Amino acid sequence: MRPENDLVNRWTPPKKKSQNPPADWSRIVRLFRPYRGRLAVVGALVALSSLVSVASPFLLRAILDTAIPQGRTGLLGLLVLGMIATAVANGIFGVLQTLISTTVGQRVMHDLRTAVYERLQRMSLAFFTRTRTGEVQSRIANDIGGMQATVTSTATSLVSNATAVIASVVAMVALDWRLTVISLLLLPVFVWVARKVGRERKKIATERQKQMAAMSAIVTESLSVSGILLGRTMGRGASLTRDFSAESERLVDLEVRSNMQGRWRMAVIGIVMSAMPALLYWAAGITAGHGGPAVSIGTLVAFVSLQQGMFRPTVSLLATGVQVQTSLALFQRIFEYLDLPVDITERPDPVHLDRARGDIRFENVDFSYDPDQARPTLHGIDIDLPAGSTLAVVGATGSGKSTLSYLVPRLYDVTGGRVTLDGTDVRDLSFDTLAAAVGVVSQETYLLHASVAENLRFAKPEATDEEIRAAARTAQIHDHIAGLPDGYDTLVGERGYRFSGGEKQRLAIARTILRDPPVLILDEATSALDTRTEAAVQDAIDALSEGRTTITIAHRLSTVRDADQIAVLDAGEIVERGTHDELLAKGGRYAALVRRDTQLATTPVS
Ligand SMILES: Nc1ncnc2c1ncn2[C@@H]1O[C@H](COP(=O)(O)OP(=O)(O)OP(=O)(O)O)[C@@H](O)[C@H]1O
Repeated sequence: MRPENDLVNRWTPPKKKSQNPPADWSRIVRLFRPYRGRLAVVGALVALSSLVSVASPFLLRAILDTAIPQGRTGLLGLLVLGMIATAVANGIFGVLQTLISTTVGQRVMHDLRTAVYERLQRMSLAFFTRTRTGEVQSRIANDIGGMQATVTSTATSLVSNATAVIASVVAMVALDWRLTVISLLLLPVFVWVARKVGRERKKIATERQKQMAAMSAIVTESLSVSGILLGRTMGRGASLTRDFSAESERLVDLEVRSNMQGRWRMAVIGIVMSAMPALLYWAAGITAGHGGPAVSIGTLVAFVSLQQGMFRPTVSLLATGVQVQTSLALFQRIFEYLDLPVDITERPDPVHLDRARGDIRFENVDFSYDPDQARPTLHGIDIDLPAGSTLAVVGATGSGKSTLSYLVPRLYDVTGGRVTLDGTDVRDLSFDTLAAAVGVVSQETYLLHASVAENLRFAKPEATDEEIRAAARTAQIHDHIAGLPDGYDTLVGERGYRFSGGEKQRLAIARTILRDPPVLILDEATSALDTRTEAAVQDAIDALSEGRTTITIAHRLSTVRDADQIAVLDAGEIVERGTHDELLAKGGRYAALVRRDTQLATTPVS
């Protein structure tokens, strides 16, 4: 496998692959079940229009064999009117049928999109850290989008073409069974060829969708603010374009192969079917020539018109079969996402707390990101954090500080021991309780492409303008926002106003103030802020932590002095704990860290 595909497939879904088509079929059929009423109407319309179309050749035979030869103009007029009426009726039925079936198809796609989005919303952070950016978008956009033709038109086209073929065959037998046998002789061969072509195209379609996901991933990864920054500063712009072009080239090849796969075989089928009338004239002539039963001109013309009328639905039926097989590949990719196991779930009867006090305890907690990990990321963690008290976690980089903080809001679940909030295991709490109880201000503040006010209101949709302003004031960012050209209506994000690191952090703090959680997790930004900004951010943090249980992941020691407890982590274990003064007096690991920090701070910049 090529390395790119390795990347795309880095996240491999559980091996409960739906290999057996019958299961997939019933699943696809189930998607349409809520719309069976409307589909029944489509079926009825289709049956009606097929019956009406089949009536036409009989009218034609009557015109040719009776009305014209016998000069019955009254009958002729009626028959002609009948033919016109069938055309009008068919037109109307067609429009109604398209309307209903397109609506049903679009509804099914909407259901699938929403189901996939909902499932992904429930996935844990672990899934997103393992999945390549762009892959998810591609499944939603390209795979579900690719099904459009199948779900909107396939069901109707299957029913309408099948009914048309069956009705035509019945009518053909009624006209002349011998000519019918000649016409249908090759049909099984055609069906067999179409199925084979379908299977081949399905294989290519799977590859094509993977390729599209790979391209999507390149676009999302490299054409984002961070991606452009990386590409520019590393001088890789031209080479990224070359990579993209190579991937796109592969797609060209796959698309051409997908469309051309079996194209010749299908063309031969088409040629044989269109040459069929000639064969019928020949057969009728030969039979009559050899003294066999004569076929009337009216019957022959009506038969050929039926046979010709059957030609289009048969070819479409075969093509639809091919298309359905191709889209089975897309359905499979979507079902894979819908079958993703959700690893962090809410208990069936979770505990609700109206307002948590904020007592946090870690009891003999173990955690590993990967079950096969040689040594756990966190081991034997015991922390008792009474409501309203503060804990600072310090330690070397990679010692597990951030990981520890993920376990309280259940971004990951412990692999041993338990974390409790007010004495209840966080895994037993309802998601709403946990979200209301724990606020997180992380290192990277993510701002939505929306106005400042909307970004703040994301934390509390019902917040009044006054509440928003008050939160921004407490977070020391109000004056800055007020000074922007559009104030709180200023657009934030990639094409809007860019906030600096310190400003973004204060916006994140304002958001958390609006949520007003009793427990706070502060993952300090690692990037150094200038002294004035740092003071402003620190003031905002102090205002935010007032009266809340606070866990600070401290990357700089200057901010931890006042914590009620300091825990020193080393390779996932707490090696020291106490207050700043106690730990300094102890002269151990913490004291060494402080000494190093002070030395760094006092070393003159040359
Ligand atoms: N999603 C992940 N999958 C696997 N391992 C991970 C994941 N996230 C972090 N780790 C590993 O877990 C260990 C602890 O990481 P963590 O981010 O908790 O450290 P930290 O103490 O917060 O570091 P820093 O101070 O540099 O932010 C590291 O060895 C890291 O490589």
